[in-house]
Amino acid sequence: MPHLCLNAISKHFDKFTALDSVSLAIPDGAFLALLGPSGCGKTTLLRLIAGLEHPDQGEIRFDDQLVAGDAVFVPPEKRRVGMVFQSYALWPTMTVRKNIEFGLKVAGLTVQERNQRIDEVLDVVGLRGLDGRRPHELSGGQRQRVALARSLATRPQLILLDEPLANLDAHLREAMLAEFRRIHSLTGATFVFVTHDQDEAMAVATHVAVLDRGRLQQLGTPEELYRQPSSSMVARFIGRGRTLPVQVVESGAGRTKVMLGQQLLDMPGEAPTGYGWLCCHASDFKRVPEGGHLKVELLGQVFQNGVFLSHCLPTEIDGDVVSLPLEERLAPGTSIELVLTGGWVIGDGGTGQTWAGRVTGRSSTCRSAVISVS
Ligand SMILES: Nc1ncnc2c1ncn2[C@@H]1O[C@H](COP(=O)(O)OP(=O)(O)OP(=O)(O)O)[C@@H](O)[C@H]1O
Repeated sequence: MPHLCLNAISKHFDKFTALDSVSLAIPDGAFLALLGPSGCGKTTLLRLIAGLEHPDQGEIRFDDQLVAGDAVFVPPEKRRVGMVFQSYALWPTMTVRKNIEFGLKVAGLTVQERNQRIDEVLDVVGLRGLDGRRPHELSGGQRQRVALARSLATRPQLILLDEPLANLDAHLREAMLAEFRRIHSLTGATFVFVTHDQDEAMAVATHVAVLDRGRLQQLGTPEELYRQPSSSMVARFIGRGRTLPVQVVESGAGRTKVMLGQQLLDMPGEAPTGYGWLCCHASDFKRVPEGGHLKVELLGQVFQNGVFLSHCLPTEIDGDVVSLPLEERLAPGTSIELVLTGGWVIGDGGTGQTWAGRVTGRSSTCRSAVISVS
């Protein structure tokens, strides 16, 4: 039985649809990242799980308990969830110990039980010895740990984190991500983490739900989203992916024959015949002297991690800019031939017009966009 189960959840604010029939289920002990661009509905979904919003339609279950839907609504304080906010929401005048103790007092624990729980969670988050300090005497990362300790102390069945790393610098964010992973595996609690940063989601989560304009695009492991995206939005959003327009000729048993320009390719993936997308990453392209699958023109290079990350525009098809690592510096405008060593074919969702319209309208955007990259 899934630990957290959302069934066809919809939420409207006046006439605006913030969430449109979102269904997902995750097992006990999962670390779920809710990922998507700004305004896609991530925080609304988290607030619905916490009980801070009522769904207009659908059901939310924790194990076999219905907490929202069908005339049932369990209030937040009865859901056994812990929330960690971007702003930490600590009491500024209370010490670390008192901040953590507050929820335990409300829950009616004895002094001895409270002290035991506080010491336990201070050890888990690595703050033993700092319990007498006030929030302003702590770094941003330490404050975030106090917020997490306060949530963990009440032993909730779910920990909900709303962009918890947004106020930290890049270095601290990476360290805290590692901390979240460690604390998650130590406690075995189910975590749900809101982020718009796909690197954060991919680094920390066991499951990632990608949302776009209030709809669930895909729920999967980080590897599934990267290797087998189910929509062009996911393909472009994850791992700086690229999509090339193809004609699907034949498909079955996990393989698909596609025309990429004048080239016939046999690729993994399945799609109905007609318009489709070939989803790729930088590692799927290899430069060859001649006879490549794709002819491109170099627009610009950035020296990164010891290689020249090279941005190129296809010259014989009207597609996305592709990027790949090259060993040498080349002049902008150099013609390059590429073979595809990997990729994943998907359909265009049955909207051939979207495919054609998008691609035609796209190349001019790409050309101007890439000038700024080079
Ligand atoms: N209380 C509200 N009243 C009206 N509209 C709202 C309310 N809460 C959210 N919305 C709208 O619902 C949409 C989804 O908001 P939400 O905060 O869930 O997005 P998000 O994905 O978390 O965005 P961000 O990453 O920018 O925080 C947005 O367009 C937002 O303006």
